[in-house]
Amino acid sequence: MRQPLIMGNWKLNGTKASVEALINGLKAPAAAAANVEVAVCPSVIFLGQVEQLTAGSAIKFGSQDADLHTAGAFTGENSPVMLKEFGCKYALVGHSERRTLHAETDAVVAAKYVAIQAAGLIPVLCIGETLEQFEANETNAVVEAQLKAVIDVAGIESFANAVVAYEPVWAIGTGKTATPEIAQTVHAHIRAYLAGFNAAVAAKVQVLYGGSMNAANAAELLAQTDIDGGLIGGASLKVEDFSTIIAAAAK
Ligand SMILES: O=C(CO)COP(=O)(O)O
Repeated sequence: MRQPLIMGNWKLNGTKASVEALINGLKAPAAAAANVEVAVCPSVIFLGQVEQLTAGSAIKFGSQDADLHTAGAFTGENSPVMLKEFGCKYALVGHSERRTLHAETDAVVAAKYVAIQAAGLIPVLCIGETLEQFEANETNAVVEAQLKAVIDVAGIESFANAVVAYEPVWAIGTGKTATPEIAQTVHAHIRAYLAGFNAAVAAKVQVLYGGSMNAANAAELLAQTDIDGGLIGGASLKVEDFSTIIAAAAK
């Protein structure tokens, strides 16, 4: 049985005041959903604050990215070792906004994934196709290639200590959610592809859905057999919406 994981990706949003209000507002809903793991991914600048605010609560947290180096002359980067020191449990890697806006290749994503695990963090490997690829029926090939790039470098066994997030690029921030049927089909394909390498690892790995998940559509998406949780952008910034999604995962 895979534990539901509801993770907020705050992206480039927040103030000290909004972070405090959000974390404090999520404490009770996270505690009430005992079978669900709740996590948030703030900008790194808020990590110290989030570490303090979440102390003693059920809320876990992670970063939105990590550098593939642990230390050195890499101006502007954040080392996975530093993220671990600040209490991160997770680090997103390969988010489509990183792949597109920061030209992160599959090779860079794989190297970051390895560095994240080496630092003792759990990578949340984000994969997904663009609208063009979706319309050309290339979804399966795209997610397979994105997974294979990591499997080749890190090995299939590494997925025993990783999370996969399927985020169709055309659904991110667009209000266009994949239907539960489309999402379930892709999630099942991801699991079957991983099972081709190692069935036991594939059965255990949590595969999250991301892309315009919200308070209204979460229950139906989360009810699908191979959808083990959500990676939520916009709707994770409001206590009420995110709490509704957490409660939906608890059912
Ligand atoms: O990119 C996402 C989460 O990582 C999804 O963002 P939205 O929920 O805002 O579509």
